[in-house]
Amino acid sequence: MMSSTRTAFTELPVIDVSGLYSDQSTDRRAVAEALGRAAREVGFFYVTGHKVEMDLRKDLLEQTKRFFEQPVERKMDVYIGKSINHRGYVPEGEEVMVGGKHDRKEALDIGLELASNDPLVTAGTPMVGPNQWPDLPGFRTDVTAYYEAVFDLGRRLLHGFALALGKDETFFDDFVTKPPSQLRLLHYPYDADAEDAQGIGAHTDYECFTLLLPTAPGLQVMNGDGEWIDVPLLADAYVVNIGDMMEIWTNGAFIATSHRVRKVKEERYSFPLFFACDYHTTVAPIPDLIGDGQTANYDPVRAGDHLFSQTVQSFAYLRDRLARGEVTLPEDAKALSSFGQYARHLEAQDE
Ligand SMILES: O=C(O)CCC(=O)C(=O)O
Ligand SMILES: [Fe+2]
Repeated sequence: MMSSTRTAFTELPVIDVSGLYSDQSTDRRAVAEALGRAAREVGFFYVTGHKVEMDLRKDLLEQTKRFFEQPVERKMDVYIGKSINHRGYVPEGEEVMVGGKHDRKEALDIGLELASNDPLVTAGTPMVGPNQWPDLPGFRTDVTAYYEAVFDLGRRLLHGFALALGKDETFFDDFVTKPPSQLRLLHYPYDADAEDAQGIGAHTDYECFTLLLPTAPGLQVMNGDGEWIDVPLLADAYVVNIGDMMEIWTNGAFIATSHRVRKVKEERYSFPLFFACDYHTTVAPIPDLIGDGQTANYDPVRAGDHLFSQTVQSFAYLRDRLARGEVTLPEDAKALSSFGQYARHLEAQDE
């Protein structure tokens, strides 16, 4: 039987994934087993032994600093509210998580670059299409190179998760061809006067899983007892967490863990790559992952609808478009924060 054990973990597992790059299937299986255990017991873990080169990560950070150092008027040249596919600059206060508290963060949202004449784009699919690139030398090249490298790591993890679920490595591949996978460049400014400001409010991620590269501590994840656990910085490691889609596919065996960034003690940058499946993928518990005598714990959702509806409900410019009738919420849109321990431990809110 597949079941998750929502443990009262106090630290995150560390998984060396170098075996995923091996051409020996026993090496890949050994990593997959560790991935499966961490995904079931914690839903959050460090990944070491990856092959995303240091130079790519360094260039990404440098370009990001250059972007955010610009005056706000320059950054607003690529304001996300100018985009029809949710790409661009997210100023402070634009994205509001459940609870409505103001986040001290700004972001630049980048995604898989699809041309405006791509059939998926001409069909009016939300969240896909071209990026709004800032006019900074080398920015697009460096960020694209990083995107491709971290996406390759994501693809290997996807294969590992498939193995961990007793499937062929390529089981999920048909669902990941032109995914609305966002790379966020996040900046949390340090402000000594902002007493109880939060970095980012509690949430789960809406996609399959996330590969996060942080530059400073500040991230916290909620354990099975509803306690916030610090995620210290581990040099060169990624922090990977399960998102809502993997939780549904596994009928809750893999856990989409709630997390947040509290008030930061230093200037902080972080880079989540949200590894999504294609917009039109219907995600439902995989029949043979539903244990004997158990039923499906989740209704089917269209992956893109879930991502889009959560995004519409949390971004000010999209809520305005909704109010003006320019966008509509998918029919079975879930409220914000429907997944994760946070929803199950609401009493721990704002402690
Ligand atoms: O900055 C971080 O460490 C986490 C960011 C995050 O959770 C998100 O953007 O979904
Ligand atoms: Fe997140």
